Amino acid sequence: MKIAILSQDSNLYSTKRLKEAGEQRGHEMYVIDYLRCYMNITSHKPMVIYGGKPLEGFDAVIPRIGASQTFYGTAVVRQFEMMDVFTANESQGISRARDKLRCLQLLAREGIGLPVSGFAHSTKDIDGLINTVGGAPLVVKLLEGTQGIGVVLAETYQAAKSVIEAFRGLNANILVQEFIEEAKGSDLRCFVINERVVASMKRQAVEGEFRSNLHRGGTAEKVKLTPEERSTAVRAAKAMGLKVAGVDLLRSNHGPVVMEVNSSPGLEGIEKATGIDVPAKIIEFLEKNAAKGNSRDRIQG
Ligand SMILES: Nc1ncnc2c1ncn2[C@@H]1O[C@H](COP(=O)(O)OP(=O)(O)OP(=O)(O)O)[C@@H](O)[C@H]1O
Ligand SMILES: [Mg+2]
Ligand SMILES: [Mg+2]
Repeated sequence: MKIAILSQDSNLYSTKRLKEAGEQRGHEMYVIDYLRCYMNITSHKPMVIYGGKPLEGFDAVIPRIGASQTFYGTAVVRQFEMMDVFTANESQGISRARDKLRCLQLLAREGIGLPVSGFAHSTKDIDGLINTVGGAPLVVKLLEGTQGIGVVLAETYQAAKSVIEAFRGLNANILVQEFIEEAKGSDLRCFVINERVVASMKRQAVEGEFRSNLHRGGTAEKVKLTPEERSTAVRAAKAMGLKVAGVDLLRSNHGPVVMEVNSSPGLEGIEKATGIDVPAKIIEFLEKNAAKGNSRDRIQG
């Protein structure tokens, strides 16, 4: 097959590993910087143009869209959908997952376990917001945060109030969440491909920290999931419309709860923690599904 990896940087670990995995399985692999693509959307024949030439004859694309480039990145993926090229993740699923609030709303609609969450922009009713999640301790998140930055644990009512007031002053969208203390600073990353968990790891925060992000010094090891955790991860990916997803769960005393769903989950951490060749499994999924005509029942655009 002829496969395009839509990535801004061919030197990123995940991009390199996908390229390698595809080549090992005998495919023609191209890394395409989607920001440098432009599209012809007026003609009867939709096209993506790259380096002055139309991209033609591709059987599949693997989107690896950066968090700050969702708008243009999903437009390029959508254009491939219009051209009937199979995509590992569809543009709509990527957009849904990128918006944390939309993600939680869709998961809630499916009845998937979530931390009790409230969402606000500039409410004056801070007490009401704190009460929706059952009071302190609670977690306040900036909607635009990544890598654990912008995620704050407020242990007392007073602290919660001050943090919410400060964020309100920044004119930011905030998420207020029940603190899952019993997770003890750990979370589970479940790597889902085509409705199956293919690899899973437990990330543990350093002593005295509640955020398990590897960027915050957390460590990772492989973990065996319970059947309930597996099915929660699979249902969450499905609710977002993602075939390839990194679903993050917390072990709460009311069962597994989903924190977020990532549409371009990193491969390095999960490969190192589990020893599983996850990129090969993504390519294998494309081999089985990118056959011509398999795009017909998809929602396009
Ligand atoms: N409600 C919660 N209860 C307990 N721990 C939490 C809660 N929310 C987040 N955490 C911890 O904080 C970490 C960071 O939170 P989260 O994943 O929501 O933000 P982020 O990592 O900054 O965002 P992104 O993953 O999009 O980059 C989580 O991995 C988890 O360990
Ligand atoms: Mg996270
Ligand atoms: Mg994330």
